[in-house]
Amino acid sequence: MERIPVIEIFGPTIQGEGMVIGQKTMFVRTAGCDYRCRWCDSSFTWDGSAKHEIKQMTAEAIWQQMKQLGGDRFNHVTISGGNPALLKGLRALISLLKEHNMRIGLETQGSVWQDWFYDIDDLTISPKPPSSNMETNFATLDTMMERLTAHRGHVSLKVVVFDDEDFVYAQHVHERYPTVPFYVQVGNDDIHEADDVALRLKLLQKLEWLVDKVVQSKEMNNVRVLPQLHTLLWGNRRGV
Ligand SMILES: C[S@@+](CC[C@H](N)C(=O)[O-])C[C@H]1O[C@@H](n2cnc3c(N)ncnc32)[C@H](O)[C@@H]1O
Ligand SMILES: Nc1nc2[nH]cc(C(=O)O)c2c(=O)[nH]1
Ligand code: SF4
Ligand SMILES: [Mg+2]
Repeated sequence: MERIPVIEIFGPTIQGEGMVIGQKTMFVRTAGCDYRCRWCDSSFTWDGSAKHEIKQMTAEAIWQQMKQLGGDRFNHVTISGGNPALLKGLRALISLLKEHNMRIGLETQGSVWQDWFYDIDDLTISPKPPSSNMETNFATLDTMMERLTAHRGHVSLKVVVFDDEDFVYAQHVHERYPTVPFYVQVGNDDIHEADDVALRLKLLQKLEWLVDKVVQSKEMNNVRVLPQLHTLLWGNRRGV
């Protein structure tokens, strides 16, 4: 059976971001990313710092670990990374989770397509704004969004915003795919801050700034503004 590189499995917790924010869920985080975002809050998945934590796991072993952690206290699983879309072999896990009547969410940046995207219930595509130092390939993204919107699945776009330039980028993405539910998310500039109270205050100020930007923009009448709820609650800790 094909193995999946897993760096952490945690939960049950709540989905802290995007289209199903608040949903109780288990998380599976895969290792490896084709991007290197300047502000990545999960850089341990790709920078080698947690290399020793990567386990090559079968779908069944992943499921067993989730059951061990969560028992019967979950029916939703979120797959994140790194970029889980690099892994063709995730199909086996997705099939197994379906057999167990799990609802499945997945987080990816929209750089790589997989046919198993069609089987994800809550799919978040999160293209990266200029502050990340990454370049969006809009030809790839156009094809992806065309396929996904022709299909009945539950898909959304989520752009993290750190500054005015990112906001312009977010507007552009929303205008390009106007029928896709669109979320802007507060960027966390202080991913190494250990003082939760100070972090919360800063993030709430940034949320207020972002809400104001949306309120002032006639291009952003149909978007939703969200914080990272898990960061407000638990700071920069891993595994929550
Ligand atoms: C860690 S990524 C993993 C999945 C995939 N690579 C992606 O970027 O969509 C999950 C989500 O966290 C967001 N994210 C990463 N670092 C962040 C930060 N410092 N502040 C706010 N959101 C962040 C990403 O934009 C993405 O939407
Ligand atoms: N609670 C919680 N919600 C999340 N939503 C997206 C996350 C991610 O890192 O992909 C994440 C995470 O790490 N924790
Ligand atoms: S695409 Fe996602 S995991 Fe990869 S570097 Fe960017 S935020 Fe991090
Ligand atoms: Mg995260």
